[in-house]
Amino acid sequence: MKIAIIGGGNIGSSLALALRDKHEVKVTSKSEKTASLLREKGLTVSSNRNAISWAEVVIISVKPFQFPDILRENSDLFNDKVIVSTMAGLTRKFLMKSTGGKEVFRAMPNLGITIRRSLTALAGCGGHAKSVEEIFSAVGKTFWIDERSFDAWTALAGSGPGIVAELVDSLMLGGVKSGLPASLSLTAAIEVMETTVELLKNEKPHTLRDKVSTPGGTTIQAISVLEERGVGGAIMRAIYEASIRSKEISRELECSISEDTPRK
Ligand SMILES: NC(=O)C1=CN([C@@H]2O[C@H](COP(=O)(O)OP(=O)(O)OC[C@H]3O[C@@H](n4cnc5c(N)ncnc54)[C@H](O)[C@@H]3O)[C@@H](O)[C@H]2O)C=CC1
Ligand SMILES: O=C(O)[C@@H]1CCC=N1
Repeated sequence: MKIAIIGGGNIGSSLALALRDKHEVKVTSKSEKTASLLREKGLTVSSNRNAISWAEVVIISVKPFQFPDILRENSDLFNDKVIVSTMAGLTRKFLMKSTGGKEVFRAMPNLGITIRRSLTALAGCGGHAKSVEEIFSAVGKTFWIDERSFDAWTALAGSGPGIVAELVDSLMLGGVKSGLPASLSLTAAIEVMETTVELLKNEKPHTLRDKVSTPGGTTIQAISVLEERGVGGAIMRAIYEASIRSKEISRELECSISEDTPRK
């Protein structure tokens, strides 16, 4: 397949590197510095117009607020293309209306894509669904989900690595506060995370927690503080608020794309 990747950042460059052996790939970038880094990795970098007009499949991987520029400058080129968006929030309905693409899919990967361990939700339909699945299977696991679940998926699986990194940082600081040197504390926090993940493949979180918690011991002391401070509720709320933010992004962009944006 001829694949154009618009925006060679974290997501776009990882896709380009994973796909280039089996497909023809052109990647684009706004920044010259990023463009030369992409070239150094052996990728073919071109202009947006060149890449879009050449490709069968156009993967749009810029930040949502950068999308209006892409539309303004290229809206005449999308009508015979299969469009795949990795952008948070933007709905298929909005993408279909704004690009006029032949087939429109959404994909929501996560940062695991940089080590080919993404969890990618896919939504959309059409003759190219298998090709879209093949593209994202090259960078990890794929799940076709109802588009109505995309905001929740974006919050949990998409933002998840950032949220878990924040938790690991807090664990590390807790170790330091209790007297561990910072580097040892960070190593312990990461290892604990890894071990726990392995254990959770075979048992439910509450079963694991109950096994660790000796009556009157240290673990229940820690857990009682988390309960008192509402940490579980705060994390649930954080995911929920992220999903609400995902819904807002599309509404904001629909408003910001002015009436005079050229359409095909
Ligand atoms: N970073 C993450 O963990 C995830 C990001 N996403 C979504 O994927 C999209 C990309 O995210 P990242 O790769 O992290 O962003 P990024 O900022 O690393 O990459 C965006 C790239 O687009 C380029 N760009 C901006 N305007 C352009 C234009 N007019 N023409 C050509 N290139 C242009 C920038 O130079 C940059 O290299 C976002 O919409 C985000 O919502 C989805 C899942 C996870
Ligand atoms: O923070 C964001 O908006 C994007 C979507 C999921 C991960 N990063």
